[in-house]
Amino acid sequence: MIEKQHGIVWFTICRPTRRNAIDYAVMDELEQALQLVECDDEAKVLVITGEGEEAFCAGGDLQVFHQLTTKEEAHAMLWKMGNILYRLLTLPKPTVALINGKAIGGGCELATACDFRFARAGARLGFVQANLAITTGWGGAAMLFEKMAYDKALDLLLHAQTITAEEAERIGFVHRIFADSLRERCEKQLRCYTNKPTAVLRAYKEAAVGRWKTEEFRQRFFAEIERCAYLWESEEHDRAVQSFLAKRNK
Ligand SMILES: CC[C@@H](C(=O)O)C(=O)SCCNC(=O)CCNC(=O)[C@H](O)C(C)(C)COP(=O)(O)OP(=O)(O)OC[C@H]1O[C@@H](n2cnc3c(N)ncnc32)[C@H](O)[C@@H]1OP(=O)(O)O
Repeated sequence: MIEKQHGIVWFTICRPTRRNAIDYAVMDELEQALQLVECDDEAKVLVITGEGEEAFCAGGDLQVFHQLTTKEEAHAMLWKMGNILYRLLTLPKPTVALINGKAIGGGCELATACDFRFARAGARLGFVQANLAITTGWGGAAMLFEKMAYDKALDLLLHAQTITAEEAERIGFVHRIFADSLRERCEKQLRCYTNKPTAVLRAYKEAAVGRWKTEEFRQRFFAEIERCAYLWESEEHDRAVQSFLAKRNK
């Protein structure tokens, strides 16, 4: 769902029964939100969040994407979302992930692509991809190494466990924690940005993201997608996803 209010474009993933997992429809809607923020001068900040209190985003929809069995099929999906997250990373306006609940797998990649991460107290976050015998496949690792200390980022990816928002704040992944009234607190926090001229916001963002528009960075970002697509067709990945889905279907 896309809403515009007081200079903020809110993009809400509305699939609470699937813990706001990302399918192709969510990808298409996120592209529409990016288009709006890029073109509309009244849109000053983009905030991405999830519906409900359980989850921000549980990553890629495993029920839908488990049907992609070859590396070519996986690559097409990863490439599509990778391009969307690259566009989000380099958007010419400030962006915030409002982590209203669990952020898992690709949900953490989505959050990493944003400039700032605000989280509900106690929310759990995890780059769990390694437990599914894959890596981040949407450019998440390339972005994480840019935005966090090297050792902290590598540990998050290799450990592949969930941590609390409070631990994530200590290691520099989360910037603010709100105990309640998330949307109001977020809006209030962002007033110091939304009261600035759009041209100023745009100019600072362009200065900030220039380093990610280089051919060298783009190659690193998209090489991650190739590596994940290769791992996708392994038996280990297939078994790990089947085991997740089997537990849910009992
Ligand atoms: C594909 C890209 C890749 C990347 O590049 O990073 C990925 O994102 S891989 C996907 C990584 N994500 C996961 O592994 C998350 C899997 N989900 C979970 O671990 C848990 O569901 C949760 C997110 C921690 C939430 O736990 P909980 O609150 O206890 O809810 P349930 O587990 O009971 O789930 C409720 C409901 O939602 C469905 N669900 C959850 N996550 C997904 C998902 N990623 N894809 C599809 N469906 C998902 C789950 O199956 C339940 O459905 P029902 O059984 O029908 O109620």
